[in-house]
Amino acid sequence: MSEQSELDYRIERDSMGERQIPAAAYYGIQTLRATENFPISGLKPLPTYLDACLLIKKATALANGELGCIPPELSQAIADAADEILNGALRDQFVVDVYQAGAGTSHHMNVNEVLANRALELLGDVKGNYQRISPNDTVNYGQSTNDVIPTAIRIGGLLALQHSLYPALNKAIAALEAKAVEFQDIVKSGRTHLQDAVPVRLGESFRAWAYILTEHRTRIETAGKELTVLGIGGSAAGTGLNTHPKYRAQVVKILSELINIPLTPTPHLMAAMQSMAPFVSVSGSLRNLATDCLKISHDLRLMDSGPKTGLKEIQLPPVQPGSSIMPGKYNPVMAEMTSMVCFQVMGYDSAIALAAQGGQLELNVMMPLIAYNLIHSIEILGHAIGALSEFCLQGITCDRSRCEQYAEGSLALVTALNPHIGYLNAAAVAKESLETGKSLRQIVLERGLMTSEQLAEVLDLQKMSALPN
Ligand SMILES: N[C@@H](CC(=O)O)C(=O)O
Repeated sequence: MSEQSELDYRIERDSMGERQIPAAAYYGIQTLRATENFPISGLKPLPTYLDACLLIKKATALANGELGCIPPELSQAIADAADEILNGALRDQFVVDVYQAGAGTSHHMNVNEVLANRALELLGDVKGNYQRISPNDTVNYGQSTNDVIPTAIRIGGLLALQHSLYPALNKAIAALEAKAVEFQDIVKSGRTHLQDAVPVRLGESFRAWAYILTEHRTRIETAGKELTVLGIGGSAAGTGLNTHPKYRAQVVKILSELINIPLTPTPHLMAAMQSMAPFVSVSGSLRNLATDCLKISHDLRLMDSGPKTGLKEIQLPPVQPGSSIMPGKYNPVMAEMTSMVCFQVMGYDSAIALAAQGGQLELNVMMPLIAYNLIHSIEILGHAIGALSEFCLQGITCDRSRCEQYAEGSLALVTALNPHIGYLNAAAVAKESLETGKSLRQIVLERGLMTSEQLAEVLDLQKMSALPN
């Protein structure tokens, strides 16, 4: 063995044997095996999920230190190592593919190994001296993948909701409400079945969207509350084997302080490990939101269609040239992007539902997929809604005269005549108008069905489109 190669690697040992680990690596032998076993997608753990795992490891180390389960200087070194990584150090050391060992043991051991090696260094020791700080015995004291990972999905989900989706939804709701005020008195033709319908107010369409998103925020918050109930302390099978009696409560208290969100221990540890129901609830509420975001982004594209051959009732702000070949073209790119993100969220939700029913007996081993899909879903939906708000919703303008022209020309205005001349007469008027191009008013007058004063009163578009109090 040359002097150079001695510097290049260290030897690590696990229950299967020995392997050379690159000397600079903070991960260890179990991570190395996992990278070889799972060359699947190239996708690495999401930063928010990694943060959640590190916060849990910090909390468990501190709790075990306080309870005398591991020496305090070791527990502090592990917590300090976790802090360093939370602050951005060594992020490239988390290298196991998203599609990996069931339950997430490989990623979990990656976290345990990096923390052990960095904690050793912080104590002035060398990487790999697992006699002093062991990834399994010290960092993972009283823990199992089976209670850490479902807890990490909960914490990751909560962080993603708080940092990404809720602020984005608030921004979108505020933007839509501002447009509702701006466009309040603008009358446009309603359309049902994509055919002319009775008039509506453009501002009210935006207010409806704001209300729809507000309702979704409430639904997601309700589902999100399920994530605050933690099964940490269950260890391998929900019995809490190898944990100190005060450990569960202590970890939950510390974690709660770390993320500044009230958390509680689950009343039933086994249930918290077996059932993925909280994740299904949150994912289902995201699917629900995505369904309406799709509807809204489709509507925006439809109302903006044109400029010469479409509706063009509203103008979405042009944010980039639309075409590589057609000059002067601007496309509704923010709405298009939002639609694609919503489709992805729905796909993730379907996979989460499959994974959630895929557990057996004491454990659901499909958790790595749930972790990735759920947290990514929250984050991409949040980012999409945030970007849509900033680069599209806030800058929407409208073509008042075009809106009013469509409203005036809509054959469905005859609906307001029903109580005065009856449905059949009104239908005949509409038919003649369509065939001859004459206005509804002219035909009603010619047929002597109403006076012009009565018509002016009944066909007042502002009144027709006002919402009831
Ligand atoms: N998921 C592992 C436990 C662990 O990694 O802690 C098992 O049940 O086999």
